Amino acid sequence: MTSLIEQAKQKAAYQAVDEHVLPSHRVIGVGSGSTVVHVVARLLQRDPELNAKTVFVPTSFQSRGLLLDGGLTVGDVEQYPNIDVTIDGADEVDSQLNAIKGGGAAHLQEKVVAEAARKFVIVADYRKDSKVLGEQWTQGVPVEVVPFAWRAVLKKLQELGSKDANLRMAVKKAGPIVTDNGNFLIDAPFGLIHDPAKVLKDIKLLTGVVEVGLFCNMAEVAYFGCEDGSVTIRTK
Ligand SMILES: O=C[C@H](O)[C@H](O)[C@H](O)COP(=O)(O)O
Repeated sequence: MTSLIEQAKQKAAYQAVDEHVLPSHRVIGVGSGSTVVHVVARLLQRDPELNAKTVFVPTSFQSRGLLLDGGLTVGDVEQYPNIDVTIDGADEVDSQLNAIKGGGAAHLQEKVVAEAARKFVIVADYRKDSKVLGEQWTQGVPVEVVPFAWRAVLKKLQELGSKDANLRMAVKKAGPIVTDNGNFLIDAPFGLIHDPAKVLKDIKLLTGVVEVGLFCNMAEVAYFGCEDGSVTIRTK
């Protein structure tokens, strides 16, 4: 029995792929996380001849594996700097389509691939649909940092107001998680974030920060799978 949440993810992902991945598209950016699993499943239901003419750009070891396991052609943003559309999940989305991403520690490559796309589409379940960032996602803003600077950045984040900022520790490994890019990750709660662009700028300027899991003014549209099986589509 698929859970309501998984059904919601699938509904959002399928509709977004159907409406935004066009037959004329040749380079598709693919995000990371559990909702993207349904994005790739829907892509695999397309005409194989169409997929054979298409390159898919992953954003993590996980999404690369999904694409390779599906037999799809994988490329990187170095070879394909102009992407037709990127579809990705989110940890939370506000009323202006600003998003918190990085719950799976993949936001650096995700942001590069999202920015390289002509269109960036978010897919998520109903738990991610908020008015203000921080309402439902209370784990904090994910901040990728170079390992040797983590304690210095943590201190600066606390001075910025994130008193509970913390180094994200691994579960099945002693010590902190290490991102696909070889860096550490700090989760920095700021409560309700009414001005995500300012918080993004303040954090990004801290020496030692690689990338911040705030995607501001990037998404053109967001698809939210609802508990009743419907899909809510939000644009700015
Ligand atoms: O780092 C991970 C990515 O930003 C994901 O897209 C985000 O965490 C949402 O993941 P999920 O679709 O599993 O909720």
